[in-house]
Amino acid sequence: MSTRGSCPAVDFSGALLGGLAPDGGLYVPEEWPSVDVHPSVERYTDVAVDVLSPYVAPDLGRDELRAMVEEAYATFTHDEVCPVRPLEDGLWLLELYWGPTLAFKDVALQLVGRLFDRELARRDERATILVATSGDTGSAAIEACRGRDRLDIVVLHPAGRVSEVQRRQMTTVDAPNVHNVAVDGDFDACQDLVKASFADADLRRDLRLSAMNSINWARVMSQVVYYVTAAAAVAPDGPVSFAVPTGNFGNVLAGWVAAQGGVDVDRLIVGTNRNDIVTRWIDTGVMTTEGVEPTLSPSMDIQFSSNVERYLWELYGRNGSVVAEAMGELRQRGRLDIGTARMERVRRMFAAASVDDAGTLAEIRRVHEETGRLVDPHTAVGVAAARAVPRDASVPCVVLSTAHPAKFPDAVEEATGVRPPLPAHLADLLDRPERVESLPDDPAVLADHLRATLGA
Ligand SMILES: Cc1ncc(COP(=O)(O)O)c(C=O)c1O
Ligand SMILES: N[C@@H](CCOP(=O)(O)O)C(=O)O
Repeated sequence: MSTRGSCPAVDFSGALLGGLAPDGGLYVPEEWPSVDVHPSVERYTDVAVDVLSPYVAPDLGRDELRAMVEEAYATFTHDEVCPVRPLEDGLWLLELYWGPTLAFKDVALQLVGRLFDRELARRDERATILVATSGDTGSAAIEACRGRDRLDIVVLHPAGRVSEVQRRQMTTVDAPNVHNVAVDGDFDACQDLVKASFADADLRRDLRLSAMNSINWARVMSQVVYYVTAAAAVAPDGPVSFAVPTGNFGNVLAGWVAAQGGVDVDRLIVGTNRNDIVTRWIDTGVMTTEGVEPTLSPSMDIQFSSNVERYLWELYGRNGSVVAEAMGELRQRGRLDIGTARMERVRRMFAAASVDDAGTLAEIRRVHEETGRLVDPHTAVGVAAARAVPRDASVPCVVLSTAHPAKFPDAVEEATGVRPPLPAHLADLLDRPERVESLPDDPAVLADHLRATLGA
């Protein structure tokens, strides 16, 4: 069903292919299935099948799901898929960057690409994936779609606001179904262009538009699994907290979904960079949108965190019209006050801290000096947030390490003097030719470009 409640409910495949609900809301499942698994004795892929089966049933049976899950995570270069390692007293790192593009987006998108392929083949249809990226979703989505017969993918990135490695991971992919656009604007402009394209009914129909950002429920769903495996690894009998570097709120929302399913989560700690809308919301109770500034953690340079809407839907008692009104108010007035009682509920689960660039560099340096580990700037924001927020010392805290340090070599080198090398499969990335179009931040120009490029 949609968070805005004014369009018909769909099954899992409908939500997968639809991406964004026709009323502008986000798809959510009717219930949060309980996480009834024994992850401490199971492989990651076994847990994935157990956790995801109730969400995809009856569209997809366990055996078919298992085959896709096994294939998806065979692309990862670590046997444990998402290993969790001790970092320092009470803190653990959940390494989510062993997929093909070195960021946590691969965990969901390697599976989601296969889910699309299977459903499109079953329907004998094609789709166009339209993606907005602040750096990582783009390459992970491209990697999930490249060479697939039934998919075209168009990725919008904010010109000059992603790291060179991130940009090249997208623009050097030479596949006929992959198209990159550098937009003259920030990530929010790209995300708004995606939403405007979905709101254009003719364009949506003609191109059969779909999404691979975390507005697509399948993305969030796939991320629930690693919260389950990490909780089992670190605290099989007791509560655990998670610290999550946050932009679009999709990753931390998956942690909240895991908690709804019965994972014993004490706190979800949100880490933001200088673009700290979510942290200010949790601290003050009022969400106010402002401009976005470029930072050393560019993937989190986001103003409007789309997935907050899924959480507000539950907070507002699943009342779609109230959610629609609240989102309208936030859009039009740039301000949303959810009231004291609801804010108390938010704070029972969520805490937050924000870290500026100097703090991010200091944290990368400190972690390296004290543990010998290199962490990327996004992970550093997560570690810093975990250390800044008052926590129960008896509860372990897992920090989600969302990107490989080699994706952000300049920041890591500035902080530590060590330049992390790219893995072998990307070693010649900086020498490969790039293919990218530049466009203004204008939905009409984008619509013409999409029609011309895709022949629709
Ligand atoms: C490396 C990295 N860390 C953190 C985030 C923020 O995650 P989310 O947008 O799900 O909050 C992103 C982008 O989404 C990212 O690419
Ligand atoms: N941070 C993302 C952009 C938006 O997030 P998503 O989770 O909705 O795809 C990126 O790096 O591209």
